[in-house]
Amino acid sequence: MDISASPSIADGPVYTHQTVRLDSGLDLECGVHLAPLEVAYCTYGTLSPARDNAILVCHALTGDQYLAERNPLTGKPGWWSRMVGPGLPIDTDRYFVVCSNVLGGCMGTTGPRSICAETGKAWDSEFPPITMHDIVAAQAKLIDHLGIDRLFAVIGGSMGGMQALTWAADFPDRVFAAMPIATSPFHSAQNIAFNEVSRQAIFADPDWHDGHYRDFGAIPARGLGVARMMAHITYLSEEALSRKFGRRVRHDAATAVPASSSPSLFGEMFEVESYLRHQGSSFVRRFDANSYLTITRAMDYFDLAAEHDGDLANPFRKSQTRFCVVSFSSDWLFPTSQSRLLVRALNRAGANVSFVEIESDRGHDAFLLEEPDFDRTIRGFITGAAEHAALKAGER
Ligand SMILES: CC(=O)SCCNC(=O)CCNC(=O)[C@H](O)C(C)(C)COP(=O)(O)OP(=O)(O)OC[C@H]1O[C@@H](n2cnc3c(N)ncnc32)[C@H](O)[C@@H]1OP(=O)(O)O
Ligand SMILES: N[C@@H](CCO)C(=O)O
Repeated sequence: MDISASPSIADGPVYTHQTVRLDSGLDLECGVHLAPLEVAYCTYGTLSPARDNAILVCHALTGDQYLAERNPLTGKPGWWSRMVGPGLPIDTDRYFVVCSNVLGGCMGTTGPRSICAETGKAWDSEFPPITMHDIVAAQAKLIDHLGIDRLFAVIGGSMGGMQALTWAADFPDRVFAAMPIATSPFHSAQNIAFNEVSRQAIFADPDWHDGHYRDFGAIPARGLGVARMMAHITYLSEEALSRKFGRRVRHDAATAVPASSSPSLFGEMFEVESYLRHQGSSFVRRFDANSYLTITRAMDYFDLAAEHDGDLANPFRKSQTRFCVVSFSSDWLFPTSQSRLLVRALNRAGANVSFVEIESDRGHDAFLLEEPDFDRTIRGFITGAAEHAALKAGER
């Protein structure tokens, strides 16, 4: 095992970001043995002597390990800087917080850009198919490496919530509390459909080159950008888009389509079009197309009930984990109805579960934004779980 630690360029709370290399690798569900396995991660706070205060935060589809400090690639604050830190709802004065880049990602954990040991070349589009279980198994190797037997909590939004559920299902004795947020126990037909449109946009790009674009010194920027533009709409809501942009038109020639002396169908650009183009182009600068394909497919495969004889209660029947399921009222990508379905299954399984629907008109990505009720929900759940843990420890 080799660990490379790098100093951070961040200006946030005390933290480390590192990559652990596990030469023993990982057996994937598809049958491939992936070795070595590298997991890039950040930590915040201090692990208690009893090693019982660790919170694993799982990121969403295009997130990364830079949870609460400046992202060195984009220069932007960590994606949950407002949630994780001293005195914040996930309080790094009390908890040791871990966030790792997912398997298949492009921020340092083994993924399509990694070198395949057999060929000596980057995997690119030959990277094996992975599942949510593989993603969680890779995280479990990191948690083992950190010497943590049992996580105090696993928390995640969107695909991060799928990981929180998978942790509770696959490692019931290792998760004291779980908070799946804006998520679902299965990827719906509508969501698979959206992912498929994104993928086809990438495949249609002349720079795609069957996924070996890097051999050609190219990236399928147009396809990946369109994929993100389309997906980004699904992360918002009609209300949010109307409030931000309405039907306003941008009178900025530099950003409009090429000028022409004759009347043009596209002579003016709506602000919302400009916004989506910005979201598409900034995404292309930070994300890899093969990672996007790999991870979206892992989401599509996710269906906990189907893997357990069609009954979503089955994976949680012996669970001692305390769950808090959170949804957002305007999330049409992972609607509240899917969270309710999960809560009913957890109840059928006899699990300890609470459920909160946060009133918000900002759509799916509300979990990334300032939502005071959401912050209170996270803080309350963690505080209650800690009190329960202390009571249980006192009983022993
Ligand atoms: C859970 C995880 O793991 S994190 C996941 C990975 N990260 C993400 O998905 C973040 C990307 N998502 C977003 O940015 C989402 O829009 C949100 C909802 C989270 C952010 O919402 P807000 O803070 O309200 O930002 P908003 O949606 O207005 O976007 C701001 C950006 O759009 C740009 N913008 C705004 N209006 C326009 C316009 N008319 N034309 C062009 N650009 C525009 C801003 O300049 C800003 O750009 P920057 O991000 O490069 O600084
Ligand atoms: N916008 C977030 C959530 C998507 O589910 C992301 O890109 O990861």
